[in-house]
Amino acid sequence: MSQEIMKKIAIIGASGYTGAQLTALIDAEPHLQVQGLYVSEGSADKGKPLSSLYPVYSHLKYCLSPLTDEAKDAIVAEADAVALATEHSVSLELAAYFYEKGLAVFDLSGAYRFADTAQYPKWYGFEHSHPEVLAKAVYGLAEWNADAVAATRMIAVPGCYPTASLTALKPLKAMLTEARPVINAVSGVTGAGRKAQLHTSFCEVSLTPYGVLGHRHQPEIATQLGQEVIFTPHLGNFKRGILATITVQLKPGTSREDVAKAYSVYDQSPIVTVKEGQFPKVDDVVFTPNCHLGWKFDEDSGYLVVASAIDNLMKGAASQALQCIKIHFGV
Ligand SMILES: NC(=O)C1=CN([C@@H]2O[C@H](COP(=O)(O)OP(=O)(O)OC[C@H]3O[C@@H](n4cnc5c(N)ncnc54)[C@H](OP(=O)(O)O)[C@@H]3O)[C@@H](O)[C@H]2O)C=CC1
Ligand SMILES: CC(=O)N[C@@H](CCC(=O)OP(=O)(O)O)C(=O)O
Repeated sequence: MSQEIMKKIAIIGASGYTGAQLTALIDAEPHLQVQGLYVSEGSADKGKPLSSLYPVYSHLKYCLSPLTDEAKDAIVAEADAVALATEHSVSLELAAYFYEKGLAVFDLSGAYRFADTAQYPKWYGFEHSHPEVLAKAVYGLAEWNADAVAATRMIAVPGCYPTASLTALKPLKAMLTEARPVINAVSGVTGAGRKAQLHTSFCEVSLTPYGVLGHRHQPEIATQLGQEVIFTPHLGNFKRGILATITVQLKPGTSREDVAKAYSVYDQSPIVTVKEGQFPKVDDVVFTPNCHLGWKFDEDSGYLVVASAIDNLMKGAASQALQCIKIHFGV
């Protein structure tokens, strides 16, 4: 690693949960520098110090700038990359704008996760207006797609539930039958973002499934796994973290040793920890970039249960974006 490398990153949507988290991560990196923090032109938070919104980040001295045309020009002139912590339709346009100006783009939204443009009207409610940029996009599941992330300037950082699910399921791919893996996942409320919404207000949050048989992460997981799945997300009454508990049928004749060997793909990973017969808790991973997997296999029935725990704002968003940034720039 060269000591001379210093890459400047502009963070757009920096007042939101993932943007603020990513700001703190980038600020702590010796080879990365925050070019600037941006919110929408009309934002109620423009001009404010980030630390006034998040006192936990009182050591960060950045202010939130409105994303004006002048600000965009400054980003193009000064930054090596933009991180877009913005909603899908906002990222759709900003990603194409900055990509075409020559910057690397790390988009935390879902706007560039499907290669197939036909998926967007159904799952995101818009026609994809930039198919030529989409064609360059790589799905930034860092443990699996590092070479591709290094080779392109357009990185679609995966969704939080897909990260938890795919990290657990991808090693098993060769052993799956046609039976759909069943994924039941619970997310903390930060998964829904910072803006006020009735269903995420304190007195409304309990523990309940939502998006049943219709959540946009179902096709995202299926596309990246190469197999259909049943995915049921739940909103839980905690702030951060995801626990995905997955039941999957493996091919007849699969042994416990086969499963252990498949998961040994993560043996050298500093991020993914795998335990047989010991199941993770969200508290073990919140505020960390880690994914903890725990599994148990019943050889008689051929059913495997694997649980995957991540912090939705970290491995599910900001720290995975940071992994991609570091892979891409070789720092
Ligand atoms: N929360 C999570 O766990 C995860 C979220 N994601 C995805 O990451 C993205 C960000 O999520 P999250 O941080 O939760 O969202 P938040 O709602 O917390 O933050 C959104 C941010 O975008 C800013 N923003 C809104 N409109 C614009 C605009 N036109 N130009 C510039 N900035 C704008 C907002 O500020 P203002 O409105 O004041 O301008 C705010 O800073 C989303 O696409 C989300 O789907 C992905 C994985 C996990
Ligand atoms: C609890 C909660 O509401 N979670 C969000 C998922 C957040 C996420 O991963 O974001 P992407 O939109 O970028 O895919 C949801 O279900 O929509």
